[in-house]
Amino acid sequence: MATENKNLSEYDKNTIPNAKDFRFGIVVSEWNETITEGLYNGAFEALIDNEVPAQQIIRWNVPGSFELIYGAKKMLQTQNVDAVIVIGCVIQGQTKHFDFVCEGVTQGIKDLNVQTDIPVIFCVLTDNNIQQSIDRSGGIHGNKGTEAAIAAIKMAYIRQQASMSHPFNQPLLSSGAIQIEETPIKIDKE
Ligand SMILES: Nc1c(NC[C@H](O)[C@H](O)[C@H](O)CO)[nH]c(=O)[nH]c1=O
Ligand SMILES: CC(=O)[C@@H](O)COP(=O)(O)O
Repeated sequence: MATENKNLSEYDKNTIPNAKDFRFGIVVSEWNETITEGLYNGAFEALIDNEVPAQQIIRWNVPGSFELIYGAKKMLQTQNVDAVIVIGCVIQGQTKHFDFVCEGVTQGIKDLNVQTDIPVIFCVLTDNNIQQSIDRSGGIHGNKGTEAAIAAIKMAYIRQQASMSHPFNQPLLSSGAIQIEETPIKIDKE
C-alpha cells in the first residue's frame, strides 16, 4: 500500500505495548529543517501520547542525513536507549547526489540493525520534491515521525521480550553463541 492510501499518523493505541519504562534516542538531520522538525514533533508527540516521560527521550542533531549513521551509532553506544529513531529528509536535486545520500544512509542504518542489538528506526523521507515532504511530515498524508515512534515502541518491546525468553535464560558463551542443550534424535530401526 502506498502512503497515498494510508494516513501515517493513524494507529490503534490498544495494540501498542506499554512504553513508559523505555528510553528513546532521536537523531535529527538539519538538512530541510522545517520538514525534519515536523517529523521530530510527530515522533515526540507519539512517544508522549504513549506515556514515555519527556526526560526519557534524548534528541541529538546532525548536519545531514548522511551523518545520521554516525549519530545513531554514538547514541547506541553511550545513551543506554531501547531504540533509536533517525530522522532525515533527502530531496532530489539536479545531480546524482540524491542517490548516493539515500543509498548511503539506508545501508548504514541497515548495517547498524544487523551489527548491534538495539533497533534503529528509519524515518528518512526520500522525496522527488518538497511537496511530497510537506505531505508526509504533518500534511495530507499524516506524519512519518508518528509512524516511526510507534515502530520504535514495538521494536523496543520485541527486544525486551526476546531477551526475557532467551534459551534457558543463560548468558551468551564467550564466542557470542547461545548454548543450546542438545536433544538426542530418535531414529526408528526397521
Ligand atoms: N542534499 C541533502 C543532504 N545532503 C547532505 C549530506 O547528507 C551530508 O550532510 C553531506 O554530504 C556531508 O557529509 N542531506 C539531507 O539530509 N538532505 C538533502 O536533501
Ligand atoms: C539530495 C541532494 O543531494 C540534493 O538536494 C543536492 O542537489 P544537487 O543534486 O542539485 O546538487
